[in-house]
Amino acid sequence: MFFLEEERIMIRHKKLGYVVLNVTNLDNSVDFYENIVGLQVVELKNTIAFLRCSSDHHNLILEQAGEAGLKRVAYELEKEDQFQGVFDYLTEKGLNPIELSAEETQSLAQGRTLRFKDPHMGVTYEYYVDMKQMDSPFVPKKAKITRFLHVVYETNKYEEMLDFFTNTLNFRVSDTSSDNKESSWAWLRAFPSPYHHDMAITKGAENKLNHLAYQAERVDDIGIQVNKLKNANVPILFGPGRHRPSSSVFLYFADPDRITLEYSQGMEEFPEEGARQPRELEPTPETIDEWGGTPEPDFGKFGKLITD
Ligand SMILES: CC(C)C(=O)/C=C/C(C(=O)O)=C(/O)C(=O)O
Ligand SMILES: [Fe+2]
Repeated sequence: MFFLEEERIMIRHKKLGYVVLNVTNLDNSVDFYENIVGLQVVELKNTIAFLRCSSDHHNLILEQAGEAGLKRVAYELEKEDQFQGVFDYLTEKGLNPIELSAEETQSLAQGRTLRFKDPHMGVTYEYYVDMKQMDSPFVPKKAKITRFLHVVYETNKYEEMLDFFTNTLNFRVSDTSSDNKESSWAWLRAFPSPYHHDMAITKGAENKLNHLAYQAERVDDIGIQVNKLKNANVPILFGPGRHRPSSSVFLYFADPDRITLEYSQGMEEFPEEGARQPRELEPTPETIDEWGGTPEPDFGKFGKLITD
């Protein structure tokens, strides 16, 4: 007598590591992300800049390009020895992952790295291990940010993306909100990441980046940024306010290519085991902002996905 045991690899994420943004004016964008958003420049080559908001070598890469948009989203795996298993698993799933050459990973200051595209929106994702850690800790200077927090997409493949991220990539749903017509939101964490969401999706006519979020240290730091953004003539797109899903205080604003960015403070955190069940939140204005605000028309509008 023997038992057949179904072996199912569970991808274990360490964190959302970084994104690559194509930008239309690298100098302007580097200046903005350093002096307004609050990251630190680590390396600036001809057409590419590496910035950080942690001890990692980078949490944001900016690349000069003809058109602005989101080029890649990268997650760090929990352990180096999981890499090959994840590669084989994604291959079995038909996602055709490609492992980067040693030369490529060296230029990224990362260990083993693979890339694949999601089959629904065509976004390129990366799983990597062992990013170079900087000798000095990240010390926020221009704005008190403490980490890169989440990526949010608008998608016309909402159900498919929800299924892909939960059943293939082992993300967990923290909350959803839907009016069963055109508005649906789902907030997901990259298991076992504790943060209420490392990514979220909202149903829409197009596939695009809605926004990227950075964690602010204190609510006061969000208040301070309101004035700083106003003084620097940076468009404020929504907030300050409080989101019911994660219970965070938020502030949204536009980058030089009009991509929406968020400061978020006070997000709910989940334990790995015994986490509460996902809630279905009422699709009311209070769910979006308990303080009664509404987004500007440009909120989440200009984040093209670079899929070629
Ligand atoms: C603007 C949408 C509808 C909203 O409610 C966003 C909520 C949150 C949160 O609860 O933190 C986000 O940050 C998000 O969706 O990105
Ligand atoms: Fe957000």
